[in-house]
Amino acid sequence: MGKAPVIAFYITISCIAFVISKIVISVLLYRRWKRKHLIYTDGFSGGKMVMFRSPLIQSLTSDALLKKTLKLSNKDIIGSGGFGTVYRLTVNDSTAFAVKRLNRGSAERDSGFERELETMGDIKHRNIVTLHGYYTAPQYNLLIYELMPNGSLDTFLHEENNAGRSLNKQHLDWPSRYKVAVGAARGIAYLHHDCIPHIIHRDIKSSNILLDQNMEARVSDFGLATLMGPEKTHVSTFVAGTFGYLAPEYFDTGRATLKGDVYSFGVVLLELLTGKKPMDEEFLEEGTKLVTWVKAVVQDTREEYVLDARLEGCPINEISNVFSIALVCLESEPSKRPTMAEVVKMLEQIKSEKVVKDY
Ligand SMILES: Nc1ncnc2c1ncn2[C@@H]1O[C@H](COP(=O)(O)OP(=O)(O)OP(=O)(O)O)[C@@H](O)[C@H]1O
Repeated sequence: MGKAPVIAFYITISCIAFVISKIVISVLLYRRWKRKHLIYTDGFSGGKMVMFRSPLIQSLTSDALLKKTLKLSNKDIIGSGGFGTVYRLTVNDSTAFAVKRLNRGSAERDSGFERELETMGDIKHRNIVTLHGYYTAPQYNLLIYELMPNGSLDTFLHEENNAGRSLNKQHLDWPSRYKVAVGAARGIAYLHHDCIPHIIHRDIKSSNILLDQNMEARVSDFGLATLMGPEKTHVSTFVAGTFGYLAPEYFDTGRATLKGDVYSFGVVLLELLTGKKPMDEEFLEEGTKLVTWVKAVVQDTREEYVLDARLEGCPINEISNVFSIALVCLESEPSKRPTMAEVVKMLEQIKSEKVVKDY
């Protein structure tokens, strides 16, 4: 036999082996993916529900979950935002979820959509709201989250002021506000430093900090700004993010960065300290905003003047340390801002004197 047929034989064998190995790897990956997920298809609407396996999800019957999800109506609404409406999905006496309906369906979305959701589903941290699964249909998508019984920090801090009446919610005292600050900082630091690839939240604000049954902070909506595409949906935002929380450099560059998240977190700290909204009407009337106002007043060393009246009598050294941390997060120059890991450390050391002096 000549050399050419032998070479052709080996090339054919190698190609077949390559194709077979590709198929085997794909089958194994698919089986592994299926082991981690529960998939329910809805023959009627052509939708597909994917739930990430966990003891809680496995204890539910698939049919009931899918049927109840598809039956959500206006009476189940618990809130709404720039991305869509949030519903309460009660499965049984002990299990409920928060379902976010995104007004964008599979017909409109790109191929990275489900991959992004898979990444979001893998993130588990005590200060981050868990994504349990999703439902995709041609006209809309649903994201199925852990339900946070105490709603958002925004509601807790501002609704009483807004409505001029008590909403029958407990007032957030200083220890609770401090706990929320540390918890939220830990959640964001986890996204920034422990996730691979690192995750920039892009929309840190008090309505994206939810409170669990123990009033522990849980960061929500991470990844949504990327998922939805900046220009597509977000009514309250300029590009991605929310006015009043955006770092100044964002208006020039349009680029979301880790240090941009640090700035937005600084604004949340100011909300906790002053009890005021970043774009409060009183600021708009004066052509200013929370950050500018606080910076101006604190420069005159009149911190107590901007402090939320509801915090009167609280340990002033702790409060003044948190003010210092907020102000360093709000530095105009991004490189002068600490990382979120450093913010966590400073907040944890808050009980000691002058935590920002060494920064
Ligand atoms: N997992 C959840 N558990 C309980 N309530 C939630 C949950 N997710 C959202 N909510 C409620 O729904 C409201 C609307 O949330 P959503 O994230 O859609 O909008 P937002 O954060 O207020 O604004 P934006 O869409 O601009 O970020 C929240 O303020 C909160 O009260």
